[in-house]
Amino acid sequence: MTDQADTLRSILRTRLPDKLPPRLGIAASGGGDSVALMHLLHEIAQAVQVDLFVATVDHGLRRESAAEAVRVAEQAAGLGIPHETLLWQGWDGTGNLQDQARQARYRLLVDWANRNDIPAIALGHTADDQAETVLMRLGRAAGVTGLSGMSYAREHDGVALLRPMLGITRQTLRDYLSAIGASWIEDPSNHDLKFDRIRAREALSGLEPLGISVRSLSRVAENLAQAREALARYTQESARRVAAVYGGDICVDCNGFELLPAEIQRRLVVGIIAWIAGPGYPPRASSVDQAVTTIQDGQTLTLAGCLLIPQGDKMWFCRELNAVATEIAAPQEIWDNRWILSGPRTPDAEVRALGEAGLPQVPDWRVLGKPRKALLASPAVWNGENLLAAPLVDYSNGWTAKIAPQRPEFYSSLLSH
Ligand SMILES: Nc1ncnc2c1ncn2[C@@H]1O[C@H](COP(=O)(O)OP(=O)(O)OP(=O)(O)O)[C@@H](O)[C@H]1O
Repeated sequence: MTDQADTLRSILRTRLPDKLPPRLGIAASGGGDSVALMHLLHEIAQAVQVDLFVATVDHGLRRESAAEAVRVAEQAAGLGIPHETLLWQGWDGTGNLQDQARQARYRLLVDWANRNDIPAIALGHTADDQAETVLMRLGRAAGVTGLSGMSYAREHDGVALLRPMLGITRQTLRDYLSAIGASWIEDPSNHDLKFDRIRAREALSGLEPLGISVRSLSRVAENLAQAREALARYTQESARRVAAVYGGDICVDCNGFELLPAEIQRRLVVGIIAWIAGPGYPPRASSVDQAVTTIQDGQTLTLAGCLLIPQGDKMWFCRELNAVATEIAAPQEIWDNRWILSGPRTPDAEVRALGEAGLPQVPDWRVLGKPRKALLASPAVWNGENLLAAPLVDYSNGWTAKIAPQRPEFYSSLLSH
């Protein structure tokens, strides 16, 4: 058994960042995967002096959920790890419950981490979860990114979400728990065939004779994750050649863009839009194809809160005014998810879009050489109806506009797609 525990610990260790943060969170539902994660990380953390913290989200959707959270708290206490239960009370009875519960779970966990100065949270996803994800995505005709499955690490609002057990099967973890005499909760929804994931799990057992198994599908995900990395680098190198950053806008050289392979064109479009419009759902494949055609034909397009505006043989990607028209922030606060405006202390100053009312008050906007519409969504400082400054259109009056430090620089952001 010790051998098995040693092997599991060393797999986890290689899949965690080399330098672990001094405070590490664990998201534990009480199921076999996350309980195993808690035990394994406990053993790892002792050796490297990392403080662990456990959180359980109680969605309040099943009668037993509160008692389950208590059980996780007891298990954590047994290991000397502080535990917190995070309550979800947000469902308004509309929309897809599973999807909302999942989004709320991540939101609650990330907020908990930020509140407690925890820079990373470990999650208990396993090789089985990965294989099921790949199988479900095959059904949606996914491309390289979709079929590369879940990643070992990704960032969510400044918190790293780590999945160090993606290469370990659910059964191996249960064997480990049985061997150390630890118990876990069986979630009844794990047998509910109304969920895609459970149907994928059932289907997988039938595919075994074809060699399509948890192991082979999770290998597929690893292979494609490497391909995805390579494509991301190719996209970044191409962007350095054909896309330039002007303030918060990106200007693409259409002739250079035309020469790129279609996959790289699409990735570049997705990366530019994500950088301008901020985190959120990426645009649909059909909208991305439409944007590629728009660049090739030199047309105008509104897409995912961004505007594509042609100018000679260039295409501007800018924020769309409608997406920010009602957004207001105080100086020093983040506006439109990315801008921070600072300047002389001015009572009642607020940050809003420059808009149609502001642009005519900027004397030299034409000198900037940008299309007029590209300037309307620029951040500006207002005092009531008086425009005080619009630093991105060269009307600074002592004010500056800087991208918030937590937002990546454009070219680096392309590596995370
Ligand atoms: N109620 C919960 N409280 C805390 N952590 C949870 C909870 N539910 C799930 N998790 C975390 O997420 C991991 C994966 O569980 P599960 O596959 O059910 O989550 P998911 O969020 O639906 O996954 P996905 O990201 O694939 O949708 C668990 O091992 C655990 O780390």
